[in-house]
Amino acid sequence: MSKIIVRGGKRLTGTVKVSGAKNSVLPIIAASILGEEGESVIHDAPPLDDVLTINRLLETLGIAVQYSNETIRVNAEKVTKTETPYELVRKMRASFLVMGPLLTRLGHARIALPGGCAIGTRPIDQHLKGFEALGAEIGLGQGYIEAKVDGRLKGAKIYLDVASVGATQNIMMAATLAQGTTTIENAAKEPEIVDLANYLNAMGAVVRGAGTGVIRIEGVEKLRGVKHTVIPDRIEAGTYMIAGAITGGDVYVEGAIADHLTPVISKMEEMGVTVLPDENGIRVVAERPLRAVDVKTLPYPGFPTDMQSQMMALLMVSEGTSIMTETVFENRYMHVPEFENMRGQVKVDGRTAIVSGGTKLVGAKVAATDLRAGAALILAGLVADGETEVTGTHHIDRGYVDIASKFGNLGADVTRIDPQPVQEEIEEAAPLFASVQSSLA
Ligand SMILES: CC(=O)N[C@H]1[C@@H](OP(=O)(O)OP(=O)(O)OC[C@H]2O[C@@H](n3ccc(=O)[nH]c3=O)[C@H](O)[C@@H]2O)O[C@H](CO)[C@@H](O)[C@@H]1O
Ligand SMILES: C=C(OP(=O)(O)O)C(=O)O
Repeated sequence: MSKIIVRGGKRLTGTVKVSGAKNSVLPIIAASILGEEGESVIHDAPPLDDVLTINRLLETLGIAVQYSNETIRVNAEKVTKTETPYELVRKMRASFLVMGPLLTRLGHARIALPGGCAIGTRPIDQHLKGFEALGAEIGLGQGYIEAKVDGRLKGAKIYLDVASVGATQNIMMAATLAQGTTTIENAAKEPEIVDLANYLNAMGAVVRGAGTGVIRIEGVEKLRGVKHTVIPDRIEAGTYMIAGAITGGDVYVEGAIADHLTPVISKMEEMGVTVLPDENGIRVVAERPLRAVDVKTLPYPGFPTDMQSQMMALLMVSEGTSIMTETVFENRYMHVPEFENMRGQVKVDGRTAIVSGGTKLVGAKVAATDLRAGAALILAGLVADGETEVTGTHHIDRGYVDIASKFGNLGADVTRIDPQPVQEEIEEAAPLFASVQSSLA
């Protein structure tokens, strides 16, 4: 079993470079399905398990995908299948984002149901409501959702009941090749929506208003492959900013865009952290103890739910009592029992968590229950007495590039231990077997 070992007590200093955003690159790769002519070249595509999963998914559709040196080349001139296997959709919910592009370009998509996950039930009703409004017929059966349309989708006005990131992206992609105008109201406003809209527009789409609550898409006949560079990962950036703060350190997060991190910066400043953004990144300087603050997660531009567990790690070691409210996902406090194993003091009541600060954390064996929970446990380990062993690293690998070495370069004592592949173990043991055999002969 892979694990990450953290020995606490080091003050982090230096520079860490942010990778491309996981939550941008995934919809952008899905959108590449729309490119009927030429190749799409996507730069700053982070080498993450989720990226490998969506690449694999495109390949199962008959699309040519090449990935090296953080650049992905997608040639979707030919798409031979419109059905995706359960094994890939199960690994990653973002797989469902191929439905919009397949449906609008090929008139059909059959995708395995993504199901719930550790952080909540995560329904897809808003995606389906959007597709139906665009004229698709939706069928459900045997764990799959099938969407089809005779001819082209037709532009429509769609009001989202929740400002869902995935539904906004899926509907936006579907609308690019629909006949006429589509309006998405109560659209999500995340920077990753804007990045996707920029990509689609470069491909020849007409998408206006991305980043606001109302997005208008004029359907076009055809889209083509283009070159695009993915925006930096604001959640990865925020995680390293917290690492600087929690260790009373001085960390420069290169590539971080302050505009994408306003709520995180604002809360850290309220706590007493000095945050110094410039045009190339954000410097974080902290002297402990920091002050308690209340935090409520909200859709962008509110405080991101994907930073909730990391922020909680910081609050546990700050002075005073903080109240955390998670409004986006109904079950995103799975890290709390793990924090308690480290002597963190957090009481959860429904969507609210009361965090008693000023705790001296103690290293323990803990398990990452989801991607951000894993990062938060490493952050807690950085200031805990002794050794923290984090398992469940496959969650962390979904969203953090080289996390152990990035922390190591900042002076943290973080080591990753991967079990030896079976083949290597057999090869290593071969001389021993040979000598035992010859001694028996
Ligand atoms: C790959 C990716 O970009 N993932 C991000 C994306 O996930 P994702 O796109 O899945 O998140 P959504 O914005 O869709 O979900 C927000 C809320 O809306 C609900 N909902 C969503 C869709 C729907 O059809 N019906 C419905 O009720 C969800 O259950 C959740 O409570 O945004 C989340 C919220 O910022 C982030 O935590 C994820 O990291
Ligand atoms: C919840 C997350 O991702 P996903 O939507 O891919 O599960 C995340 O990035 O924290």
